[in-house]
Amino acid sequence: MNLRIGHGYDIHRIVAGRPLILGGVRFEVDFGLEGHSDADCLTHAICDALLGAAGLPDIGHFFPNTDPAFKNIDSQVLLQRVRAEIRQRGFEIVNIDATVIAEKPKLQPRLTEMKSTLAKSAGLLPDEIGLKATTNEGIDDLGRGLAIAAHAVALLKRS
Ligand SMILES: Nc1ccn([C@@H]2O[C@H](COP(=O)(O)O)[C@@H](O)[C@H]2O)c(=O)n1
Ligand SMILES: C[C@@]1(CO)OP(=O)(O)OP(=O)(O)OC[C@H]1O
Repeated sequence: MNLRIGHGYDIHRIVAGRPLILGGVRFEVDFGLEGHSDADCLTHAICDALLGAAGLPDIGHFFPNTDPAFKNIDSQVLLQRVRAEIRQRGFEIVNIDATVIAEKPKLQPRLTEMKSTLAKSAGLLPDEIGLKATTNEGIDDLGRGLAIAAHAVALLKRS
C-alpha cells in the first residue's frame, strides 16, 4: 500500500467580538479567533496535514486570505474542498490525529461533537479521527491565553 503522511500547524490570535469555532463547533464564550475565515485553527491544521501528505501547497494557496470569497467562510467547507482536491489526485484519507493547545475554554466535553463534525467533512468515521486538547501550562503567549493553536497529522493511501 502506498501511504503518505502529512503534518499541519496553525495558530490564531484571540480577539473579542468574534465567535469561537474549533473543529466546526461553536463555543459560547466571550471571545473568538482573528482571521479572514471563521479562523478555525484546528480545521486549518487538518487541511494543511492533508494537503502536505498529498504533496500539495498549503491552505493559503487554495483559499487566499486576500480573496473576499473566503471572508468568514465556514472552515468545514474548506475541509470538504481539500478532501475533493486530494481525491482528484487519487488519494484516500486513512486517519487524522490532532491536538488543540488552548488555555480556555475546556474542550474535553465537546471533543466527541468536534470529531463527528470533522469526520463528516473529511468523509471519515469518527473513530478515524483522534482529537486531544492541552493547555500550554501558562507558558508564553499561548499560555497567557492570547491565542489558540493546533497541530495535526494525516495519513493518506492511494485509492
Ligand atoms: N483547552 C483544554 C485544555 C485541556 N483540556 C483537558 O485537560 C487535560 C489536562 O490539560 P493539561 O494542559 O494539563 O495537559 C487534558 O488532557 C484535556 O483532557 C481540555 O479539555 N481543554
Ligand atoms: C483560511 C484562510 C482563508 O482565506 O484564512 P484565515 O482564516 O486567515 O486562516 P489562516 O490559517 O491564517 O490562512 C489560511 C487562509 O486560507
